[in-house]
Amino acid sequence: MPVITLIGYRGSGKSSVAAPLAERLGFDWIDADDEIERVAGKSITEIFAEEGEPRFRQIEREVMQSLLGRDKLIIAAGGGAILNIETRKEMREAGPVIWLKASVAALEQRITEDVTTSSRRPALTSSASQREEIQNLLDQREPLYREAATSTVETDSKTVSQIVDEIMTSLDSTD
Ligand SMILES: Nc1ncnc2c1ncn2[C@@H]1O[C@H](COP(=O)(O)OP(=O)(O)O)[C@@H](O)[C@H]1O
Ligand SMILES: O=C(O)C1=C[C@@H](OP(=O)(O)O)[C@@H](O)[C@H](O)C1
Ligand SMILES: [Mg+2]
Repeated sequence: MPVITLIGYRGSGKSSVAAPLAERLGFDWIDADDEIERVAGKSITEIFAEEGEPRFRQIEREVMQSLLGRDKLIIAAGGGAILNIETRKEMREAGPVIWLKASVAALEQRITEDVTTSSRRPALTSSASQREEIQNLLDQREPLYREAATSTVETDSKTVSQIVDEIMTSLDSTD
């Protein structure tokens, strides 16, 4: 049985979509960021501050490798999980990979308003603003999301429940 991986930029809705999608499919679900924090024994912001981003990426890689070896699981990946070439390959071997897309404006609003941002989403660049960071990183990452994805869902102006419905339809059509 497959593992379904949700990918996309910070704020695209991966963590929000994972649980209701898992319920519809009768799968388990896991947020890779929760698993990283459990393994490290500290928050993501603390990992970045105390050990640096390269160490965070190493833990993220190990967590993704382990989760992608499981069965009947929905993974809400972190936005940067696709930076690792082995992870991109293993996601596709494990099952459907759904790219949740959103505009820069929607991502900025969701990230700014989300209470988990301070513990979970440290700055990734020295950009002057959140909007500039999103734009710069999306320019770099979009080709990787595109390469990894087996299907894409636009999320602007859609509720989580509408997004789950759309993913269910895309899974039916690829089965
Ligand atoms: N489709 C949506 N429409 C509006 N807000 C959303 C949507 N999906 C997620 N959000 C909100 O955006 C924030 C980030 O969502 P989250 O699921 O944590 O994203 P990710 O895991 O991709 O970073 C949360 O506050 C969440 O409630
Ligand atoms: O895009 C990224 O590099 C990151 C995204 C975050 O996860 P979300 O995409 O769930 O916010 C978290 O893994 C960490 O802050 C790094
Ligand atoms: Mg998340």
